[in-house]
Amino acid sequence: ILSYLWTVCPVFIIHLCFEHQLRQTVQRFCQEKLAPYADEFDKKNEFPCMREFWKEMGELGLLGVTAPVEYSGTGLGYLDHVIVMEEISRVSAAIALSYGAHSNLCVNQMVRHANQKQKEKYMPKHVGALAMSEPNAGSDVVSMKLTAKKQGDHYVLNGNKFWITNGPDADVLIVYAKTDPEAAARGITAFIVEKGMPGFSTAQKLDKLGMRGSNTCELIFEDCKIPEEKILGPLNKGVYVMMSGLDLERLVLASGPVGIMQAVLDHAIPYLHVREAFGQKIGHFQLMQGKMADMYTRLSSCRQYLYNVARACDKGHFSAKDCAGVILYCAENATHVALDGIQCLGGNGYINDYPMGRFLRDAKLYEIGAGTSEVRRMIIGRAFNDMFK
Ligand SMILES: Cc1cc2nc3c(=O)[nH]c(=O)nc-3n(C[C@H](O)[C@H](O)[C@H](O)COP(=O)(O)OP(=O)(O)OC[C@H]3O[C@@H](n4cnc5c(N)ncnc54)[C@H](O)[C@@H]3O)c2cc1C
Repeated sequence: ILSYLWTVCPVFIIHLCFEHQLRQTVQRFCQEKLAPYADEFDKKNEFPCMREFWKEMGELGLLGVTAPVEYSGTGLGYLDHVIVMEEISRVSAAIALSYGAHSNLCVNQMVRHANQKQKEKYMPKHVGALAMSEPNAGSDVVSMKLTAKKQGDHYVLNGNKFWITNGPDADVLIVYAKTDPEAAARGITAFIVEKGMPGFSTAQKLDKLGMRGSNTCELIFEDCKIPEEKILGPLNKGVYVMMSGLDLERLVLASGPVGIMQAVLDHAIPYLHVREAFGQKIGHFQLMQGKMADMYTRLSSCRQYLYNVARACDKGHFSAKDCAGVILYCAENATHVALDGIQCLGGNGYINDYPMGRFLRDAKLYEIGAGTSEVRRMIIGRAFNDMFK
């Protein structure tokens, strides 16, 4: 088959081999550097060797997968990014979330909107974050209250951001603020904020249900002076920067739940073939075979949807409807598969000596972060309604 495909479509074969190699490289790296510690990160809600891990990921070219080579990126596509994110999530969904917040939310937004000088300065070596949500503005993010008032050649930021992934660690943050509060959505601007800027501080790390080890916190701005040249994209057009970035954020983050589903299968399927009850392996009971079939088909359909949307984006076909659709579908299936995984392990699925509880707690985040399931359904519904306007 391969030799036939080589004659009709060699580019396809080259891609296939490359993707396989990329996946294997990330798998080996994560098995060595993350797998032994993933449970400890979760228990302690700490990732003590983050800087070291980031440096090693940088050496492998993983920090800026979609960033151009001339800006120290790897110059690859969204499908490649999705594969990297999926394999990290398979070992530690929390560390993968931090990775996604850096490599997609921050770096990819810089790729798309930063000017030459900003790209040269910030990409992609620093730990990055993106801050749009506030204590009272999550789904309704456009109602944000953080203000940025112009004073000479500076903007002065006052207000807060909440639930910011990598907030405690980030060197560089993309922060959305209201430069014209009267203009609602048309008065938002994106800024590049650096750690240590006077007036910018972070509050205590949040104690989360899952994704523990991926540090999340509140950001505080008290008369924080940001030079004008730190504006990312056009003034008062931050909502476009934000919304177009959100589609790609949803695509890349959808590989998190796919990785988690694979992790559930990695643990549950062997268990079903070791554990015995009533004189036989529990995997031979038809009800357990049904669980295996359901978990496998949920994972496979999610993965194919994800790869198809990623391939379309690589060809320049961006669809808000499908970026929302793929994360909606992957996230809800991951929670379902994690629950099935717990059921397969019986009592062992319910104790923290096994990782099934971690998979469930981590999976649930993807129904909330990057827009909730309800908001994703709204986006898809509206896209259909728009066709009939
Ligand atoms: C671990 C974690 C990491 C995060 N990382 C980041 C980050 O890095 N950067 C960042 O900016 N934000 C981040 N967030 C914030 C996240 O994007 C928001 O929590 C999310 O958008 C939901 O907003 P909310 O929490 O304010 O919920 P709310 O908006 O208060 O929603 C509460 C409930 O009401 C429902 N709801 C709201 N509006 C509607 C509607 N119109 N129709 C139907 N139902 C509706 C929601 O779906 C939800 O079920 C993170 C959150 C978490 C938990």
